[in-house]
Amino acid sequence: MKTFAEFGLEPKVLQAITELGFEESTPIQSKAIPIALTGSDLIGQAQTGTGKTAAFGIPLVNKIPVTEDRIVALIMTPTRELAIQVSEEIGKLTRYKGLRSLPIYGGQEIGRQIRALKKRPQIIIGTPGRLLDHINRKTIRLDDVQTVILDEADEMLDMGFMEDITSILSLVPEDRQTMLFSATMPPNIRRLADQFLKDPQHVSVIPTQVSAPTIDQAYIEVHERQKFDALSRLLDMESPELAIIFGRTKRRVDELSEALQKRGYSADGLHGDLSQNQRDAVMRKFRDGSIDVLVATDVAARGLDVSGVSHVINFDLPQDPESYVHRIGRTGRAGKEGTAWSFVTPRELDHMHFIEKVTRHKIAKKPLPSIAEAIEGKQRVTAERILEAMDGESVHEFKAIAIQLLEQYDSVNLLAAAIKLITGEKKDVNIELTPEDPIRAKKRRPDVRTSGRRFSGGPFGGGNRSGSGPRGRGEGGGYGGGNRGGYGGNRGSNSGSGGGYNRDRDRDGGGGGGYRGRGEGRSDAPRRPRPSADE
Ligand SMILES: Nc1ncnc2c1ncn2[C@@H]1O[C@H](COP(=O)(O)OP(=O)(O)OP(=O)(O)O)[C@@H](O)[C@H]1O
Ligand SMILES: [Mg+2]
Repeated sequence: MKTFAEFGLEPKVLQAITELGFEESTPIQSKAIPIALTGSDLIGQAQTGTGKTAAFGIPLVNKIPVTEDRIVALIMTPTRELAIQVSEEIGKLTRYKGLRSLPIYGGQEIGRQIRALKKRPQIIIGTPGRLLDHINRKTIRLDDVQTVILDEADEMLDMGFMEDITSILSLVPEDRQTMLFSATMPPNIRRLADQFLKDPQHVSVIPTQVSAPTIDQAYIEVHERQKFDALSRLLDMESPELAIIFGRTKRRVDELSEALQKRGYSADGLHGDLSQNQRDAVMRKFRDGSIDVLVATDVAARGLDVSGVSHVINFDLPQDPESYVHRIGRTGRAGKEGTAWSFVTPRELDHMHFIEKVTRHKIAKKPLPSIAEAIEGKQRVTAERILEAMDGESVHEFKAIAIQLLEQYDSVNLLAAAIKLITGEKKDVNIELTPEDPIRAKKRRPDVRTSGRRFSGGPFGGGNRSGSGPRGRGEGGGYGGGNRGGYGGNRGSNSGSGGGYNRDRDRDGGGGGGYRGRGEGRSDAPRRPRPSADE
């Protein structure tokens, strides 16, 4: 792999990279950075956690002169948390160079953003809804933008942001550089590319399987009503450093995080119905380790990079294989090991196999952990904690009492009692979760209507679909045939926090609310309701 010095970057940018602890470039970085530096348009695909942010961040930061005092770069992300995170990483990359970057997202007080914009940032990282809001208020002008990056490009499209993106990009000068990045590139990404990119170079470093190889994947077959017990056993058995548990709906996330707290776990929930202050607080607690279980909807599925996440658990299976890849990709990042478990109800087995097929990875079936395994796991953790504490400084303060006790009692009994106390007993509270409907596999149509050039390389990128073809959105005909709505038809019912499948990505509408199409104007296309403004 190339060292960063080989790219001919400015010394100040190199210094920032060194400070981040990056010794050599990752594969996507070594391929994409030289191309991005030439100013060419680019489509970059690489597995989760392999440094795509720096792959676009480094050339971007290198390119902008410090004397610049206009908005010259725009990065769009599908969720607020991701906008914040990307902004922080860009901030680190520009630490010595001293560029100004600003995240712009819904839910945060607009006045504060307007004040921050007066400091003349060169780089804006935003979610589409709030960006449009600023554009309409004329607090953001895009006339001078020279670089546009869509992070999680396929998701932006999938969330129904096409119309917003079109409006935003129509205000950016044509002679700009545009780059799209994601770990998954379904064929319909071509619509975005055709519309907004000029002779893009494709950079794909997806070997055979889409999901990162550092993730150990398994699934457990459970009935809906067994899921919570299975979860607590799994958490006890595995004792994750940090875990993200994905639930299907906001209601599910609320119920689950509450239930985990009642059982004595240090957990909290994240979804789009929380206020932005609540969302920020939960993310802060998770990042600093004051909670170790984050329960979330798909709002946390894309891009989030929290170090220490050792486990991802799909309490409910995701709707799409893409979502599966991104969810489990919250662990096993930057070459670290990670573990992903999925709960699959008997009726969802087909869907699981469908995910295996599309992601080209056989997922091991494992038995439900037994109570004995769960207990053993908890005791092992306590023993590890005791051993760690032995090296601590203040143990000597406890030695006198230890000696005294050992003179009177049997050492094994004493230690056993201590372990019991530290391990704690599981709070015996009755937990009832509202059941969720199973996700059913419905074969998507092969994209027989695809015509012309296809994206090559990526497993989701066309050319790999035979037979019942996993990802058949038929790009030639848009979303025709409703081949996406086949999943139980409850796709659009995401009102409130009740049942129904709810994608719950960013609820970040800037302008009006109500329904918005996917910008295709096809009456038979399943539509996801566009959330109303939540600012
Ligand atoms: N060259 C490098 N050397 C070491 N660590 C790196 C390098 N580049 C990036 N990282 C680290 O790897 C982690 C993952 O990077 P990043 O979030 O950019 O991944 P990603 O490819 O965008 O993943 P996702 O598809 O989930 O968004 C981050 O913590 C980042 O700091
Ligand atoms: Mg990313």
